[in-house]
Amino acid sequence: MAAETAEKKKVEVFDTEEDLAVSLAKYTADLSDKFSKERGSFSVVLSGGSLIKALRKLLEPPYIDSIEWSKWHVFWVDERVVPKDHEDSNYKLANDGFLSKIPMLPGNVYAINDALSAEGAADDYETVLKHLVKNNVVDFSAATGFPKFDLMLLGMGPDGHVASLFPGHPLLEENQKWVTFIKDSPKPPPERITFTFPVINSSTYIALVVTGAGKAGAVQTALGKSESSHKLPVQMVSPEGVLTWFLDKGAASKL
Ligand SMILES: O=C(O)[C@H](O)[C@@H](O)[C@H](O)[C@H](O)COP(=O)(O)O
Repeated sequence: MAAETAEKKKVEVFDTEEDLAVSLAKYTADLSDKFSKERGSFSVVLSGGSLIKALRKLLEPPYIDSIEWSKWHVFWVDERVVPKDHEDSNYKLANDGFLSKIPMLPGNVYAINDALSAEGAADDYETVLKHLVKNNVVDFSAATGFPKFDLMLLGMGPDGHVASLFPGHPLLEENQKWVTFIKDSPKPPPERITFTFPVINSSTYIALVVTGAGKAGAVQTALGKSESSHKLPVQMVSPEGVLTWFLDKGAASKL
């Protein structure tokens, strides 16, 4: 088991954020190629925050011309419940910085329904996912009974949160729903929808992209030798598939 666990978790440390971005582009492009060939489509889940900028090398040659963008289906691991053109929208962040610069098929971009309440938007997103699983656009894990995304690109907050799953919050325990909502997020804005851990952990590949010395403490808790009694959300990321940490020197400085 130990060997299997070791094989399923990789930690890569880069001298600079620029080096990290180069490697993340190759990693994503290779998986795009693999799943486009194997499944005829590629389901990619994005986060907010600095992740979008970390994907910038995909917008350059060779990737911009070689990736089969029409195979991509893009989702969000979490979204703030605000209009799509609001400054706080994770959709807007991704669209302005990435999606509008690639030849994505508009129908393959799955933003939340911003006309609904937090609860309504979470239910609606789960319904959308159920249709896509039925049509085989999104894979399904027979082992867990949850959707199985090809690649999840996760960021992490300095407090160790991933998606909108925050330390000590009851949502960490959600084990039925695919998508849920939070109205008391400790990080503003307070209302968000988020994938649950069973969905996150059913993924085939997860990249945890973490940069900057401000994250070093949480990275140390997750990957270092220090023992802590309560688990940070990032420590609950444990996919069926392969987890790769992409760290820069700052984030890895306490390891
Ligand atoms: O909805 C949010 O508030 C963001 O999506 C958030 O969860 C983000 O991904 C992390 O805080 C990491 O952000 P940075 O990479 O910018 O530090």
